[in-house]
Amino acid sequence: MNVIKVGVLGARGRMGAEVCRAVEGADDMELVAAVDQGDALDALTAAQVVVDFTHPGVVMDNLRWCVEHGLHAVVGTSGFDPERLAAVRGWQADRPTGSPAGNVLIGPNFGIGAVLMMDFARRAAPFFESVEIVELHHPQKADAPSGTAYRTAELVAAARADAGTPPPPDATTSEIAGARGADVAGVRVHAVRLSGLIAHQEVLLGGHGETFTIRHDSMNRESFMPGVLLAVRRVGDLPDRLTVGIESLLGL
Ligand SMILES: NC(=O)C1=CN([C@@H]2O[C@H](COP(=O)(O)OP(=O)(O)OC[C@H]3O[C@@H](n4cnc5c(N)ncnc54)[C@H](OP(=O)(O)O)[C@@H]3O)[C@@H](O)[C@H]2O)C=CC1
Ligand SMILES: O=C(O)C1=N[C@H](C(=O)O)C[C@H](O)C1
Repeated sequence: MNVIKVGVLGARGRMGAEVCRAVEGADDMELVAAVDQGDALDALTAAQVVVDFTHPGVVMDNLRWCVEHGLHAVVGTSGFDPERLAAVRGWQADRPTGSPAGNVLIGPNFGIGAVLMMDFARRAAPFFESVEIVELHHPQKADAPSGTAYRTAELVAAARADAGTPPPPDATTSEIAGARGADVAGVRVHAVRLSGLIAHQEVLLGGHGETFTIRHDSMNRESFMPGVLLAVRRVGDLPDRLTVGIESLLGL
């Protein structure tokens, strides 16, 4: 059996620690480096695949280092917008000819149910006049809206644009700032931070006297591990140097 050598960035964090446990429990993987804030990145050169669950403020430096060292990277850290994706593509394109080139897989959410929720939302979005997203997370979360909500809004907006669906009706002319949430690609996204929660999202669709709600709940951080391990196994064989989302790995 081929054993994949894995390095974890953010190894002492909530997700990183869970990934270390999952990798150590997988017969076809070996944890060769567990790196956190203040540790040298050099230990990661022993890895074939680096998994990053750190912070939106540091992930770009980490990822650039991985690309420049020709390592495959599976990234769970949130905060990826089109500009950041373009920067990653630029670093990959700048690799000298003949140097090892790593693939990058950025997963806005590694929960299998969450990926299905995003896919169902994308498919449903053109059929309803209105769509809004509510994401709900633990209060330790650093960023808002969540990467999952941001990606869902992008997918929903693209599906509606392709189908020629008009923007959702909204007669608001007076509001307290933030009351209607953030505008992500023309989709309203509302972020709740509440003790007791882990990671949850509702996509609310409405029109023609009916509503349709798609909801996903992560009850613990183990819920993300099947998707993370799948990504580690497959990142080296992906057809594109940069992939966003694990949908294609699930055959969606
Ligand atoms: N895609 C997905 O399915 C999921 C994504 N996430 C995302 O993963 C990220 C991490 O979440 P979570 O684990 O809850 O956060 P935590 O704050 O618990 O963990 C982050 C860890 O990274 C460390 N860290 C910070 N800077 C660096 C650095 N430069 N190099 C190495 N390690 C560093 C932190 O150290 P210190 O505390 O000292 O700063 C901390 O130990 C977030 O962006 C979150 O949104 C979370 C869950 C699922
Ligand atoms: O910070 C979290 O916890 C999570 N972050 C990711 C996001 O921003 O979407 C994934 C999941 O929602 C948990």
